This record gives sequence, C-alpha cells and structure tokens, in this order.
Amino acid sequence: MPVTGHGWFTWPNSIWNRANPYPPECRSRSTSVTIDSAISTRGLSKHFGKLKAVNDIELEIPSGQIYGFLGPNGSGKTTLIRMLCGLLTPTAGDVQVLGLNIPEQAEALRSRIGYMTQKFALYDDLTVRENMRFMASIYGLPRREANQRIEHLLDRYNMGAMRDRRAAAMSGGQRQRLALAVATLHSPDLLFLDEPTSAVDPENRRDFWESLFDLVDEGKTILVSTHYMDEAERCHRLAILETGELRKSGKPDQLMRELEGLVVEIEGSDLRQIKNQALSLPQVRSAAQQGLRLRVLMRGGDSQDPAQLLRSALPPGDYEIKTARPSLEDVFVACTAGDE
Ligand SMILES: Nc1ncnc2c1ncn2[C@@H]1O[C@H](COP(=O)(O)OP(=O)(O)OP(=O)(O)O)[C@@H](O)[C@H]1O
Repeated sequence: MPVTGHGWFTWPNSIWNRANPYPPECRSRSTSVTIDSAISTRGLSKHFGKLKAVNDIELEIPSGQIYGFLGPNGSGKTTLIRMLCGLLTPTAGDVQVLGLNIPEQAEALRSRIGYMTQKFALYDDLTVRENMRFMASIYGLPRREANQRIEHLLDRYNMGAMRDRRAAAMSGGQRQRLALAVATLHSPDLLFLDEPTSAVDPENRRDFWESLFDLVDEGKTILVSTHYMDEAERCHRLAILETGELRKSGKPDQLMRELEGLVVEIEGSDLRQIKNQALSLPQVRSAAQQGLRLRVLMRGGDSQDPAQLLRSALPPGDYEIKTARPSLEDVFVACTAGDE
C-alpha cells in the first residue's frame, strides 16, 4: 500500500549509524550528568552558513517534568530538538541525553525517546491501527507486545471505535491523539513534542495537556516546544528562546514574580492615544492593548512606584492606572526584543 506520510524512523540509517559524526572540536568533554537531569547541554550551537540558528545554549532539563521551549517562529526550537534527538549534528557544544553523549550514542538513545512533530508524521493512507502496527515494527516491538500496546493505547486515547479509519479521514484532534499514541508506543522515557498543538482547537489542546501530565505522573520526561503563552505557563520549567539565543529560563511563576511591580494597567477612553504617550516615556518598555485595558511594561530600576510614575508623567484624562499581576507574555516581552 502506498504511503504519503513521513515517518521519523524512516530517515536514513546513516543518520544514526555514523561512527562519530561529531566534528573533533565539539566531541564531548565531560561525561558527568546529575542523576536528575534528563538533558544537559553546554555551549550548544548550530550554524547554517552565517545564520546562527542555535547559539551557545546551556540547558539543564530535570527528569520527570514537562520542560517548555517558548519562542517565536525561527527562534531555533526545532533545530535544538533535532540536535537533542541526535538527528542533527551540532556545530559546537556538548549534549547529554538520558546519560548518553549525543550524537555519538544516538543509536542507543533511539529506543528510549519518542518524537512528535508539528505535522504529526502520520501515514494518511493507513488506518489508525495500521499506522500503529507499522511504527511498532519500526521500533522493533515483538508482535505480542505490539498488539498489547496498541490495544492499550487505542483505549487510553479513545480511538477504539476509529481503529479502522484512515488517518486522512481524521480530525485535527484525532490525528494529534494518534500521533501521541504512535510516539509513545515503545514506552519511551523521554518525549520530544515539537509544537504538537498548533493544528488543534482549545478543547483538544486542553485534553492533550492532561494526557501529558498523565505521562509525567508515570515518570516520563517531556520536552515541548510552543509559541503559545498559555501552554508555556503549564510547563514545570521553560526556556525562552529568540533568534537562537536562550534569553531566560526557570519556573513560569518564578519568572513572572521577577516582574512584580513593573506591570501597570490603564483603563479608560482614548487608549490608543494614551499608548503613544506612554511609549514616548523612557521608563516604558512596551504597551499593548488587551480589550478595554492598556497593559504597560515598565523598565524598572526607578525608585518611584511605576503606577505613580505613569500618573504623574501622562497628561490628565479619563482613565485609571493600577498595578497588575505580571503574565508570561510580560516576561516574554521583557526578555526579548519584542518591545523594540
Ligand atoms: N536546514 C536548514 N538550513 C538552513 N537554515 C535552516 C535550516 N533549518 C533551520 N534553518 C533556519 O534556522 C532558524 C531556526 O529555525 P527553527 O526551525 O529551528 O526555528 P523554530 O523556532 O522551530 O521555528 P518554527 O516555530 O517556525 O518551527 C530559522 O531561521 C530557519 O530558517
């Protein structure tokens, strides 16, 4: 039967089998990794010609958690994930994943990770069960074990009734569930999810995240890339990326707390005009309207209370100024060039 999808493990074996595809200057210098780290990188870089797609990234990703890469299009999320999986050779740096040096030991890593791409990598002409059977054979699962896993996952992800449906005839949310089932068929310790919710509606996104927390509850580690703030906020920890650089990392609530006192909301009429006036002040980093309010991020470093400062700096008018709780979007704006 002809297939139209692109399976991850159908990529050339040469990717995996090269004895040591790493350039000598970036072979692993250290083999020590703390027991709680699923992933550890030092000076990790990938350059495509002059473009620094990923530049000098240091990461320590704990096991048993959901770790997020938050960044806009082109910030290097996919490139980073592909290097961590051993699918792309770094230009420089050290990578350890599950205690293995990558890419040298990528072959040994292969059976311990699952990878779900934003396009879901399904075979449209195969049914749900055929997709699963095919991937089980690629993972090398014995027939009996494969059948048990397939039945378990069909049940777990509510796909029993659609087992004979072709992937092409499934909705976005159903395809997403199938892609997650396929990526976890071989019970990997570590899951890489590259923008897994970009093609699904909010309800399916919510269910999908619940499934991720179930997997974490079973001891899995999950690395997920996203450009949605609300998704990033669900992660235990995250790294904010921009133009291949790591701008900030930490727990979402800790990152938001760091901005406490610097976010101000203005409610009133003529918000577009107030926005321009606010942006002309040197203490204002950014201003963006959200419904009936103008959200203003201040630069900090000033001893005066930001709300008070704005009240005295803006011309009098029919509006109210209040300090607001920082959001992850504020964190993102504060640590990227999004305000410029
Ligand atoms: N094989 C390649 N050759 C040349 N440039 C590349 C290659 N792969 C990625 N890039 C470039 O590297 C940069 C980072 O791309 P990457 O796909 O990693 O970003 P991303 O954050 O995953 O983006 P998106 O959210 O759009 O998927 C981009 O400028 C991209 O064009």
